[in-house]
Amino acid sequence: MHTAQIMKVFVTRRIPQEGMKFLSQSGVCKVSLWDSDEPVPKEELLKGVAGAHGLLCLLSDKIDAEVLDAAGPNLKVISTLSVGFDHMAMDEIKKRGVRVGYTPDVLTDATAELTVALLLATARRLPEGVMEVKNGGWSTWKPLWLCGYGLSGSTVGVIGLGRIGMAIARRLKPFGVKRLLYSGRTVKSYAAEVVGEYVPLDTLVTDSDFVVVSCALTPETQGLCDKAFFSKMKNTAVFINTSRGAVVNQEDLYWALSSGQIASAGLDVTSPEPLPTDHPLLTLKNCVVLPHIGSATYSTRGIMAELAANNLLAGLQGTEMPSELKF
Ligand SMILES: O=C(O)[C@H](O)CO
Repeated sequence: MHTAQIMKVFVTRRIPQEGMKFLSQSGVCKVSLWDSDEPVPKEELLKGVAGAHGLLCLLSDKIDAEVLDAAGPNLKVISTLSVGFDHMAMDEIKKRGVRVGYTPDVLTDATAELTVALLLATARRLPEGVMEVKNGGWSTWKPLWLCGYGLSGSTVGVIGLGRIGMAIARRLKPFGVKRLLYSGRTVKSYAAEVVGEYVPLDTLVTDSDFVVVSCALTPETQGLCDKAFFSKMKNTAVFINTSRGAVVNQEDLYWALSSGQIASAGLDVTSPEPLPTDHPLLTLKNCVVLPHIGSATYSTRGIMAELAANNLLAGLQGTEMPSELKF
């Protein structure tokens, strides 16, 4: 009688139970887990992945040729617990014929919500206000104290009107946004829902009161927001990035914020992550930095884990994945 081969899977971090449950009950794989909330060290990753048929990884794991070579020819599938895939060497993966699963859609709402929260917190200076209450800086109600910028009547520019960009635009419109500009590779027919105007990037940067970065990190977008970019923004404009830190030249952002070239910035992503605690951006009152928590709701992370597990299992069994990355 033919007995099905139990395949080997390496999971690079503790993930929500919703995902682990699917893997352990599947009967198709034996899971070895880096049982920690901290990233797996490179040498442990190389050991863990050796001979594996499947790899479930996170956006903080760099999946390069060395890791793929360590895995060897058994490797059928990589499933990442993220919508972003800039941490993986896609050309090397393609060469080896390995399938890739990812987690789009399920984190769109959570990430859009966080982006709106960060935008409002930055524009209305909420962290500064909280700090002043705690440190005794709140002496009385003052007409000119802690004033910021509102969305009503404003122009918002979204760089990258994809799934998340559109969800952000949909949420911002009801705040009374007057013009919604977007830029990217192509015109999006669905932008009509938010009366989105497709404009060249330069126009978006020059005309917007709020510039929101929501594009993928690619060779074209790496370092896109640099000195020339910030120099075109209004002095009263607010800059928000919830995509990937490397889209921004952080030295140039520091210059823009500290010189008054732009009003403020809210970042949920930085380069590197974590941002060192002595980083110059963290000395600025007009820069709000969050620790990459766009998708961090309990339910979203649970659903992401479930989807990542099911992508992995489908890849192991050679069946259709719920969310396969086509590249
Ligand atoms: O790529 C992703 O999935 C986000 O950055 C985190 O959820």
